[in-house]
Parts: sequence; structure tokens; C-alpha cells
Amino acid sequence: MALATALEAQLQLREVAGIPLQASTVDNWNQIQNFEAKPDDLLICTYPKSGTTWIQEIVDMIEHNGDVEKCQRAIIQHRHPFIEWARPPQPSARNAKDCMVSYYHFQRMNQMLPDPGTWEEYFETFISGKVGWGSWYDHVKGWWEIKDRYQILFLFYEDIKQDPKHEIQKVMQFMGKNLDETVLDKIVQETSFEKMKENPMVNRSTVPKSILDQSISPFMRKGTVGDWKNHFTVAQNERFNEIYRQKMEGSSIHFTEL
Ligand SMILES: Nc1ncnc2c1ncn2[C@@H]1O[C@H](COP(=O)(O)OS(=O)(=O)O)[C@@H](OP(=O)(O)O)[C@H]1O
Repeated sequence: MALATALEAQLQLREVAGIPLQASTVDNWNQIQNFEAKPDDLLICTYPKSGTTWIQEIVDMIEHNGDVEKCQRAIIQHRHPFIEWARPPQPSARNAKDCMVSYYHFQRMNQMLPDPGTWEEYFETFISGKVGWGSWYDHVKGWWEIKDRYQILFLFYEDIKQDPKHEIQKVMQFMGKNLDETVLDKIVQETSFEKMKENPMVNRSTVPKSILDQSISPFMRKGTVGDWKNHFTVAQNERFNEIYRQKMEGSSIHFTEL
């Protein structure tokens, strides 16, 4: 009983400046806040479930000139450590509806995050921003507003999906690399959903079931644009669109999928 209570307490999200975060992140907040980047550090800043793993693998493949073997040297969480896990941004945005669906399934299978409840319940939690790492709207709007003031490359999941080679080329230029067409084509192929789903260095198959239970929902779940249409009711969609309009008012950001 005491153990169960301690575990539940650990799973409860706590807040830093109004943003719900995992307890271990909150406990180490000073250290995280004091992180000093080196001039050539590349930070990947994604809202959860926006394609973090995808862009991590793309960046690593570019860095290593498309050398598949080198990119197999360690699991992706070790090749690109998460700063908020008390160790070390490129914002990548994915439309809010697909993010919500992906996040819902992730919370079902991730035993370290609060239980998402039913889809109807989760819909309310997500739109109120009471999910881990906070509000989708604040994250996306915030990065979009400052993108021209700093050296930031803003990417959209939907664009990478539609034209991976073009977007990978943008990342390559941002990184100051110059790879030939054959290498680029190889990176496109190696970072496709189908390939990554089978790659143990990125598909989280090495994480114990007690943490990520992939029998409930795989980490590499669908990898598509528009899966929200299989989840949202017509009423939820109307309500969502109205809230989206209010929250994103004044922002010039445009998503191809909404
Ligand atoms: N290569 C490739 N192509 C297309 N889509 C991909 C790819 N790799 C990962 N994904 C999909 O990205 C979703 C997971 O997002 P994240 O990696 O940001 O998750 S996490 O926040 O790090 O847990 C999750 O989306 P859903 O399938 O909609 O759940 C993954 O399937």
C-alpha cells in the first residue's frame, strides 16, 4: 500500500512556472536551468509526440554522413540525451490534433506518466494544457514568435512527411554540412517510418515493459498525418477548432493539417 502510494506520488506531475513536469525533472530544475550550451551545440526543441525521435535520427545521420553503422552505436536516448532528464533546441511542430492522439496512446503505454483516462477525459486534459511539458499552444506559439531572432530552424512534421528530402536538406544546410544526393537519398530511406519502426536503436524496444508497455501501444505507432480523424468526434472537432482559434489568435503560424 505504502509502495503504491509512493509510486503514485512519483507519477504525479508537478509544476515549474505553471508547466506540469515529471517529479524528477522538477527536483533537478536548478541544474537544468543552469545548463550552458556551447556555441556549436544543436538543441532539438519539440513538443512531446511531434517527431522528436525522427528528427534526432535525421540529425545523427547527417552528422555522420549517412553512415548507418555509426548511427547504430547506441540507442537514440543516449545519442541525444534529453536536457529535462537532468542531463541536455531546433523546434519541430506537429499539428495539435495528431499530437493529442499520439500523446494519448503514449500515456496509455508509458507507465511513468499519469494514466490518461478515457479519450474524452484526455481531450479535456490536453486542451487545458495540463499534460506533461505543458500546453501545445504555448510551446508552438512561443518558438514561432522568436524563430527569427535566434539561430533557429523551425520544422513541421507534416512537411517532413510530405517531402522528406527537401526538409532533410534544410536541416543539412542549417548544420553547415554538404552531403551529396546519394547520401541524402540514403538518409531519407533510413529515416522512413517503416525503417525506424524496425530499428531497435530508435524504436524503444530496449526499454523494459515496466516502463514502456508496447503491447498496449507501440512507440512507433502509426507515423501518419491525420490520424486524429479516427479519434475526434464531430462535436470535439468543432470545440477544438474554436479553442484553437482563441489560443492561437495573433499568431501567423499555419499548419497544413488542422
Ligand atoms: N520516421 C518517422 N516517420 C513518421 N513518424 C514518425 C517517425 N518516427 C517516429 N514517428 C512518430 O512520431 C511520434 C512520436 O513522437 P516523438 O518521437 O516526439 O515522441 S516522444 O515525445 O519522444 O516520446 C509517433 O507518432 P504516432 O505514430 O502518431 O503515435 C511516431 O510514430
